[in-house]
Amino acid sequence: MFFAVISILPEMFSAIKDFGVVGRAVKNEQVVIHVINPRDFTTDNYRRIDERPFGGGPGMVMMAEPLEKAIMHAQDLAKQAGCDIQNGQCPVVYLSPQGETLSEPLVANMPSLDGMILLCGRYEGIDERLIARYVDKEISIGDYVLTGGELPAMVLMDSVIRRLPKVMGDDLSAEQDSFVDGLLDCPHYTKPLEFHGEAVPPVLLSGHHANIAKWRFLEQVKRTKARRPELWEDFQPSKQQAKWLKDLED
Ligand SMILES: NC(=O)c1ccc(NC2CCCC2)nc1
Repeated sequence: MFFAVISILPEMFSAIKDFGVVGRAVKNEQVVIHVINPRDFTTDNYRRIDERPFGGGPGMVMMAEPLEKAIMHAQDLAKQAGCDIQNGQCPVVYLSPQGETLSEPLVANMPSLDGMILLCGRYEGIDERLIARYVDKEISIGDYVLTGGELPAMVLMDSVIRRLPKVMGDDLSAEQDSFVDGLLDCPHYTKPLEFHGEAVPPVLLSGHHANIAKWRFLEQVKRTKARRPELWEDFQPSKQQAKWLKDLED
């Protein structure tokens, strides 16, 4: 999968490119992450990418032209990477508090894309005319304001890349994640058998896989009911899960 991120702080992306599961996916060329600095597309001696806002007010606004050139360069890279692009363009996503909130359903169908271009703002934001002309989708990682779109871009990339086939050590773990089945995750345990006198739930040591699967599901239900009742409201149990729930009521 192809990613191009546009940011005036390109070094930040080593945090995702050089470490962990995503770093390994990059090394294995399962995913490509290009980082493009709009400053490289400026024409003045000061490499200006921001200016005072029209209408006054605090701070600076990112100018449209360097970003436009950076996006066009990213589209070229996407084409060279063989992105099978609908209507000739790789989707451009702008990370901002004004966007649609990132959620598992929104992430779920992103891995099917060939690529994405992520636009990271700084200062007070980006000239609206650039957004109107080039941004296909605004996405927010939550209702809070950050100093830049870089961390949200890394959150988005991580959530998508971990779902690519063969990226997670055991694909099943991606399926069993919280939210994938609409519930919060169950508790997890590992060695040592005792921790400050706290033992491990015996069923997990039983080797009885059906009982273990049932226990884990019922723990997900308990936790979701307690912490996220609104998720529980929308939960649609599978046939097997409905049977386990019935046992719970009996
Ligand atoms: N909740 C978010 O996903 C989010 C994204 C970007 C941002 N700040 C950026 C947006 C334009 C200038 C700084 N803050 C918050």
